[in-house]
Amino acid sequence: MRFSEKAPAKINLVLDTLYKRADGYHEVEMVMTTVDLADRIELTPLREDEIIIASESHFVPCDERNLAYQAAQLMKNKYHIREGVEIFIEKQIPVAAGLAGGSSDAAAVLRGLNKMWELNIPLDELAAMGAAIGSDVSFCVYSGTALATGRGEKIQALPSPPACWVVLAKPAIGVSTKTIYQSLNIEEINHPDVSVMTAALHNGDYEQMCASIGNVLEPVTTKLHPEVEQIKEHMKEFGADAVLMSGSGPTVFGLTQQETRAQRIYNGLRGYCDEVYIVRMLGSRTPLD
Ligand SMILES: C[C@](O)(CO)[C@H](O)COP(=O)(O)OP(=O)(O)OC[C@H]1O[C@@H](n2ccc(N)nc2=O)[C@H](O)[C@@H]1O
Ligand SMILES: Nc1ncnc2c1ncn2[C@@H]1O[C@H](COP(=O)(O)OP(=O)(O)OP(=O)(O)O)[C@@H](O)[C@H]1O
Repeated sequence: MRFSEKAPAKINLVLDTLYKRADGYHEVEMVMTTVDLADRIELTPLREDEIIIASESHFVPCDERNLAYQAAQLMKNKYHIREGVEIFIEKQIPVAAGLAGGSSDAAAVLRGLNKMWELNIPLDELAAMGAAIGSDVSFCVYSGTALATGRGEKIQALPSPPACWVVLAKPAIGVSTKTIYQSLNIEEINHPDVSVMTAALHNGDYEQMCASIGNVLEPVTTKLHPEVEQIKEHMKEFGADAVLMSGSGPTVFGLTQQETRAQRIYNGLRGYCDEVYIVRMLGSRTPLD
């Protein structure tokens, strides 16, 4: 029997870094939310004790470098599973885009194998395991909307954001998260106020949410890739209420509550970017199979 699991992308409504830790990671405070642009993961049990990765995408590695492979390996080792699995990844989320595509695939594999191998591992334990694969994986295990602290792996659920449209635009470049964090100068940071964003979500206040978005990695990526700023400017011109780069970039998102305006932003951006999407926020935690 095959198991199918949805792996949605995330955007960072707020991304703040507090300091660089002794282990090289940055202590962060982030508000993250999932959107309905998703990869689909299909798991097929194998009698042989092996992990096979397959994908039609030319941008993802089909070996142990794939985060989905690492998730399966982790489950097998931790729970002494002697069976194998074939993991098919139907890629919809742009790669190296700041949308946590690889992390979400890994999280979907953890959730899917939990069902396929009937392990009954609680979600909190899967999320804790996911942190060993990457800082965004714990959030992706839960999906929904959350405050993420630590290096990103400590997750507290938040209310769904007020209903709105999200236009995503990804310039034709990939960005390495490591490079961006390494180029961040902590002394120069203009910190966003995470508590204003969490209050906006608790109050269901769209204007306050728009006013409190912020990402300290944005100036770093923009300096290396000026097209991020150009896309931001275009999104504003076409009428987005708030515009921000997601994660380490380079994808930019724009918010609006009007469908016609979302369409206008989308049409306008198509002239500058090949990869543009109109999506909705998924809101709170939802079953993803
Ligand atoms: C930029 C974000 O996507 C925002 O959600 C995340 O902070 C990054 O999450 P991720 O891609 O899962 O990142 P990881 O695979 O854990 O780390 C990649 C690299 O980014 C840097 N990194 C990551 C997370 C963090 N809190 N501090 C860091 O300095 C480290 O150099 C690390 O080697
Ligand atoms: N399943 C996967 N999907 C996409 N990329 C993967 C996957 N597994 C490994 N990778 C590798 O991970 C790198 C980052 O890809 P990914 O799409 O996850 O970046 P990202 O969206 O910027 O992540 P984040 O927002 O978590 O920093 C790519 O260089 C890619 O080769």
